[in-house]
Amino acid sequence: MAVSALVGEKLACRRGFRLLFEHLDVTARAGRALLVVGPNGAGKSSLLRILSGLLGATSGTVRLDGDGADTAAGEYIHYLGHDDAVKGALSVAANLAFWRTVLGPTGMAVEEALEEVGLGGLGRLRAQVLSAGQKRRLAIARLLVSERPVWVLDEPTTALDVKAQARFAAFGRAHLQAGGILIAATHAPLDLGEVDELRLGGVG
Ligand SMILES: Nc1ncnc2c1ncn2[C@@H]1O[C@H](COP(=O)(O)OP(=O)(O)OP(=O)(O)O)[C@@H](O)[C@H]1O
Repeated sequence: MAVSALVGEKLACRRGFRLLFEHLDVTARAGRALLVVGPNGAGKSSLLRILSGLLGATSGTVRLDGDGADTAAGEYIHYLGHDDAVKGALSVAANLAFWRTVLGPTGMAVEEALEEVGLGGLGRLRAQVLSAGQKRRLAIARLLVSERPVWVLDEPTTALDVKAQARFAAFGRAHLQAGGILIAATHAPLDLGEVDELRLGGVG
């Protein structure tokens, strides 16, 4: 399916006793990043999880626009959460090979992706010894080993050094230039060119 937009309509999210947002319309279009910004606790992660189909909205709907097969939206989406989803007991390469199998081996080979994120030569290391930034790099490598049209990323550059941030930005721009959709919650600039911005939680 060629996906042209990820659309949320009239979304509301209640967590515990708090109504985080309501009447929220969201559109992320192919080729242009949508950044979700706002203070801690505003509901950015909750919104990303709703858009990814990982959390039910209190009300409202989410859909993918595009033509072609009517397949579960989740198969079109890469979701990168706060947690890196790295299994410490496995090697770095085995972690990535696992995700490549689960998500679909449609992108780069494991070794190539590790090179791309700056983890070349570390594939045989147990993942538990990676630094925080290296774990984040490994999580980002998931985006490269499996091609999916929609990237939903929660603070993707957390713990990354300047060089790794620039690398991530290059991956993001390439994804957008290829007609992909990219939504990211962030507290930091991401260098993704011209972006749309959605602010949650007032002026912050
Ligand atoms: N399972 C839950 N039950 C009750 N409240 C929750 C639950 N999950 C999240 N919350 C609350 O929802 C609010 C929004 O959380 P969320 O993680 O979406 O915010 P955020 O904007 O991503 O914040 P941050 O910038 O700190 O990452 C917070 O007040 C949080 O405590």
